[in-house]
Amino acid sequence: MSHIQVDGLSAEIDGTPILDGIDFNIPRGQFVGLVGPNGSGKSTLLRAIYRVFKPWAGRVVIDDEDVWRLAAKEAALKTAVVAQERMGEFDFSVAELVLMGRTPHKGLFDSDNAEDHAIVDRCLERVHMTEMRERSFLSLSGGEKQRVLLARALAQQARFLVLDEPTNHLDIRHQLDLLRQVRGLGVTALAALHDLNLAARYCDRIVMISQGSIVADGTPDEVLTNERIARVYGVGARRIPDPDGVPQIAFYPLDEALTSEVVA
Ligand SMILES: Nc1ncnc2c1ncn2[C@@H]1O[C@H](COP(=O)(O)OP(=O)(O)OP(=O)(O)O)[C@@H](O)[C@H]1O
Repeated sequence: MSHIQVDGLSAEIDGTPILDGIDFNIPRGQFVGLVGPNGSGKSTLLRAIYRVFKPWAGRVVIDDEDVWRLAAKEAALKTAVVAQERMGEFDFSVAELVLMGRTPHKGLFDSDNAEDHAIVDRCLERVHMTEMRERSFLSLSGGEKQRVLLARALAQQARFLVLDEPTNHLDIRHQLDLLRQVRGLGVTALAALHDLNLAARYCDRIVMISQGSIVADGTPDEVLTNERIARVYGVGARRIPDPDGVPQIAFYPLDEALTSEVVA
């Protein structure tokens, strides 16, 4: 398990500031949900963390090492990523794609061994994709693809997992299943999530960003207040009683807010 530290991360694209002095820590084993409106900078922040987009200022430190100073292979051993990715025209079978998760563990001339195949089998099982192992990845539905990409990340056995809207395309059972699994892995994890109720149910902590800056960082109960959701997302929000004590929220358009009590 890794400890993650993001210090003063700032980024701009074509001269436009996208992230402005982002600071937060993820202690070992914590599952943090990154939430915020469309265009607030979530993907850009994650891409800076998994080394696809170089920030112009600040650092991302994993276990005392600056990720931007690591070799690509070392970085891949530390961090596994489930991103919204385009596979282009290259097609692979589901099992081949998951096996790629083992690449950072290999030397240049190492071939795949029995342990690699056993890991692939286990990871496919975990995402309920064993029966589709020989299918072409490109022929899968959006939700099936998403589960295969999680299996590939699990096969990588990294201590830090980064996920960009991992529940995209998943039906509700698979949304719950995926987040429960991520939580159950016990690894350090950071996931951009749109669904605040799912974030509240599964994340230990929520970091909320808006216009490239952190506006709140704390437990779901602390961060997801009616007032803050209204301010940041421009919608009415009302916390509803939940028997498990998990903060859950009902939403409605602000211009339909009937009483100040509702947004209080
Ligand atoms: N390549 C690019 N060129 C120009 N602007 C970009 C580029 N990539 C991102 N941006 C801008 O940066 C801002 C942050 O984008 P980002 O994708 O990080 O937001 P997000 O919070 O992940 O959004 P969403 O919830 O819609 O996925 C947006 O205004 C976006 O238009």
